[in-house]
Amino acid sequence: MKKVLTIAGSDCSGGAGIQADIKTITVHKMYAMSVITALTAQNTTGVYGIRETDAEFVAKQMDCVFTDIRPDAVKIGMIPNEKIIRVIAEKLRTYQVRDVVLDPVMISTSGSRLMSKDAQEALKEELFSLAAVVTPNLMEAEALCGFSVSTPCEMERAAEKIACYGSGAVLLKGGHLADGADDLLYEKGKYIWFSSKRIENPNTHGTGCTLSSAIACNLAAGYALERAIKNAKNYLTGALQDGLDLGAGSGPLNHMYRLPPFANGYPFR
Ligand SMILES: Nc1ncnc2c1ncn2[C@@H]1O[C@H](COP(=O)(O)OP(=O)(O)O)[C@@H](O)[C@H]1O
Ligand SMILES: Cc1ncc(COP(=O)(O)OP(=O)(O)O)c(N)n1
Repeated sequence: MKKVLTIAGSDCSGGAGIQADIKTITVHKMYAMSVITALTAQNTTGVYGIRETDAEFVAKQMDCVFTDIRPDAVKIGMIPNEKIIRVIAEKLRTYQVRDVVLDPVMISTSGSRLMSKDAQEALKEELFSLAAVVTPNLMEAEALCGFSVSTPCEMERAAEKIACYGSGAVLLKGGHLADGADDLLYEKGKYIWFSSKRIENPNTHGTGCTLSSAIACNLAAGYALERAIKNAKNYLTGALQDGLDLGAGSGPLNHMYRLPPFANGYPFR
């Protein structure tokens, strides 16, 4: 069985973060492991509190995972501060980890800061060069390259600039575009667009987390990056299209949309 590790924050409401990642990995029929960088108190209406994990304890979790059940791919999401960024980078180097998908989570769509502002530089310096691909959304791309990113042309310019920070590739996500939901991959000097129709569903909590962990699963399965992203985007689109509607705000996706419904009660006998 393939094994995938998520290094991220916990979302108690189950829509984003560690919980979205574990659901995604499990539905891909892979073994999920987690290193928790922070606890968040959040739901579909917003983020109401954050407790950061001690950096030493993040290190301990990573040692436990890598010295025993070594993952085939790693997804990194919310990292709240610089100290934890440095610890994660050191451990990734020590254990010579490849196939890292880095989602540079900075601010939730509901507007809460999930990473301290001064940690952004450390993220670029320490982690980008260890990632096979980084997956910023439009706002994260703006923070990383310092200019406005809201059109396909600006997306191409931004992806190329972000690639200079040393990651293998950049997937710039277009979920917040005014029109459509086209994502752009910049890899080895080439632009590859992944086009998709915009789904009119306000329940998009955890789309970025789900996409990045699905890419990690596809890399673990041995797919090359372009194919891994195509498969992951198809998975994400299905989970969004399913139209689950939970909570009073922007609700979560349905990760189980591909699973057959249980007939006659309890499914495992
Ligand atoms: N309304 C939508 N319709 C179709 N795809 C979407 C929609 N919103 C987001 N996506 C897709 O979800 C993925 C995550 O993108 P995005 O929402 O931009 O990231 P984040 O959750 O980090 O803000 C991307 O593949 C994006 O194209
Ligand atoms: C714990 C935690 N991690 C990440 C996010 C952000 O999730 P993401 O899928 O990038 O986007 P939104 O859900 O904010 O649209 C989060 N909220 N919590």
